[in-house]
Amino acid sequence: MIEAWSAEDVRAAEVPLLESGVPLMEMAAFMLATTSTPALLPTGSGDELDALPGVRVALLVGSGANGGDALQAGVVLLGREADVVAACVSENVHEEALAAYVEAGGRVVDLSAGPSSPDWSSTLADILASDLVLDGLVGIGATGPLRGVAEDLVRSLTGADELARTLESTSTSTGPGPARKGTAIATLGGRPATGKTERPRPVIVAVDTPSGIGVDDGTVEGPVLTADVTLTFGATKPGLLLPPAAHHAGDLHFIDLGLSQSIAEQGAEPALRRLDLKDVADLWPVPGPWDDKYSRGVVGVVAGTPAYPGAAVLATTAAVRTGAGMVRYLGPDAVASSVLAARPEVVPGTGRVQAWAIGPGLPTEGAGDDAGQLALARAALQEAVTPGEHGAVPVVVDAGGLDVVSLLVQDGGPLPAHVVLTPHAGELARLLRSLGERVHRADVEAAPLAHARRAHELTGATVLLKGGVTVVVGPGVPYSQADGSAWMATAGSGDVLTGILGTLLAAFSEEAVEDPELPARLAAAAALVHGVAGVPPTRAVRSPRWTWPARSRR
Ligand SMILES: NC(=O)C1=CN([C@@H]2O[C@H](COP(=O)(O)OP(=O)(O)OC[C@H]3O[C@@H](n4cnc5c(N)ncnc54)[C@H](O)[C@@H]3O)[C@@H](O)[C@H]2O)[C@@H](O)CC1
Ligand SMILES: Nc1ncnc2c1ncn2[C@@H]1O[C@H](COP(=O)(O)OP(=O)(O)O)[C@@H](O)[C@H]1O
Ligand SMILES: [K+]
Repeated sequence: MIEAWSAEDVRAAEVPLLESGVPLMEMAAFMLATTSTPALLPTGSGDELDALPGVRVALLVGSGANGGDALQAGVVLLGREADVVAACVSENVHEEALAAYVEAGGRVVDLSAGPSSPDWSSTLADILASDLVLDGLVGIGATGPLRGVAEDLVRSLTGADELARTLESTSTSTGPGPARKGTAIATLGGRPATGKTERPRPVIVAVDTPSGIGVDDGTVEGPVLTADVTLTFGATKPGLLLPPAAHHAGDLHFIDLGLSQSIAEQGAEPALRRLDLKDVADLWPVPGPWDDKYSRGVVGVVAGTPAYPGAAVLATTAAVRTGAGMVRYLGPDAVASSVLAARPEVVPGTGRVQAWAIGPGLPTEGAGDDAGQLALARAALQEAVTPGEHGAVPVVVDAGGLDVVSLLVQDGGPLPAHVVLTPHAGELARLLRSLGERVHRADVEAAPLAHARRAHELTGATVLLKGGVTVVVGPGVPYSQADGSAWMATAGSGDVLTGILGTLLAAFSEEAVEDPELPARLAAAAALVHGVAGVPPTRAVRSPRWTWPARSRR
C-alpha cells in the first residue's frame, strides 16, 4: 500500500532528523543524481555511478530547498563529468547548495529578470537540448500555482509557439552532447504532434513534486512541466496520486530518507491511501472447503431495461466472474433472457441477497420507467437503510440508480457508509446539483477529491468517483487508485465495476455494515481489480520496480 502524507506532516517529520544533524538534502540530492541517470547511458552500462561525459543536464532552480536539492544533485553529476547548467529563477537560491555547486565548477544562469534576462532564449534552448532536466522550481513549499519567473519559464518550455521562436533565434547545438536528429519542435509538455518527426526531448525528472501542482489536493491551476518520473522524498504526497496533478507526475519513485519512521511516530493518519496487488490479494475472499454458495455471498443485480439490456449482461457477468456464490437478476423478462443467454448460472427473480448492485442501464428519474426498475432500486436501497430480518444489506449504486439516492437523501436524510455510490464526474456533478450545490462536470474534474468528499458529506454514503484515476471517499482515509488504462474509457466499462464491487460487498456483507470504513476499502479493491482486468494483456502485470519510460533515449 502507498500512503501519502500532507506537506505539513512531512515537514514536521523532518524536524527531529534535521535537529539530529541528518543531511537530508545531500541524501535526497545523491539519490536524485544516481537514480536519474542509468537510462542516459548506453544500453547495458547503466551503473548508477558511471561517468557521464557528454551528457547534458539542465537544473531548473527555484528559491527554496527544492532548488537546493537540484543544485546538490548537480554537484554529484558534475563529479561524474556531466555537463550541467543551472537555470535560476530567483536571485536568492539555496545559499549552501549554490556555493557547493559553484565550487564544483557548475555553470549558473541568472534568469531572475524573466524573459527580459539577456540569457533567456539561449538558456531555453540549452534546456531543450539537454538529456536530462531536473525540475527543482518548487516542491512542498509551493503556495498556489506557479507565479513570477518560474511560471514564465514553464510556460515558455511548454508552449510550442514560443519555443519555435526561441529555436529559430538561437543555435540549438550548445555543448558537447550527442547529435540530435529530427526536425520538428519538441516541447516539454502536452501531447506530441502526430505525423511529425519529433526532436528527441530531455527526460524530465520532477524533484519531489512536479513544480506547481497542488501538493496536498492534486489540483492544477497553472502551468506544470509534465514529468517522466517524479522522485519524491520522505513520503509520497497526496497530489502525486490525485487527479489532475497525478497525470503530470509520470512514474513515481519514492525515496524514504528515514522519514517513514519519523512520520509513524507522529501518530497522524495519512492523507490518502492507494492499495496495491498484495493488499487486494490479502483482502480477497478465497473459498475454502467449508464454503457454500450462500456463505460466499449472493449478489442481487437491478440493472438494464429493454432499451439498455447490455448493462445488465455486463454487470451480472462481472459479478459472476469476480466469484459471487450466486447472482440474482431482477428486471424485465426481455432483459433477463439476454442475461441468461450470456450467463446461464444467473438466477432470475427475488430471494435473499447479501448485497445489491443497482443502477447500470436504468433510466434516470423522470425519463420514463416502463419496467418499474427504479422501484426495485428504491426497495433495494431501503434494505441498506432499514435493517430487515437478516440485518442491513450493503448496496453499490451506479448510473440511473444515483437519482434514486438523491431522492432518498432529500426525503430521509443521510445514508449509511455501506451504500457505495459509483458516479463518473458528470454523474457526480448531477448528484451534487440535485442536493443543492452549484457544480458542473468541469468543477468535479478540476478537484475530484474535494467533490467526492462533498458528496460523502451530503449523502453519508461512500463515494467512488470514476475516472482515469479513481478516488474513493468514505468515513476514513480516502483512496486513490490508478490501475487501469485509458482503454477502459469505453461504454459499459462502469457496469463491470458495479458487478465486481457487488460481489465484494456480498462476500463481506456483515463486516461492511459493521465497519463503516470497510466499504471504501472494498471499493478501492474493486477499482484495482477492474483496472488490472482492463489493462491490455502485455501490461497486465506491472513491475513494481521503477522503469524508465520507453521514450528515454539510448
Ligand atoms: N521532505 C524531505 O524529506 C526533504 C525535503 N527537501 C526538499 O525541500 C523542499 C521544500 O523546500 P522549501 O520548504 O524551501 O520549499 P520549496 O523549495 O518547495 O518552495 C519554497 C520557495 O518557493 C517559493 N514559492 C512558493 N510558492 C511558489 C509559487 N507558487 N511559484 C513560485 N515560487 C513559489 C517561495 O517563495 C519559497 O522561496 C521539498 O520539496 C524537497 O525538495 C530535501 O531537501 C530534503 C528532504
Ligand atoms: N482514461 C482512463 N483511464 C483509466 N480508466 C478510465 C479512464 N476513463 C475511464 N476509465 C474507467 O472506465 C470506467 C468507465 O465507467 P463509466 O464512465 O461509468 O462508463 P459506462 O457508464 O459507459 O459504463 C470507470 O471505471 C473509469 O474509472
Ligand atoms: K519540483
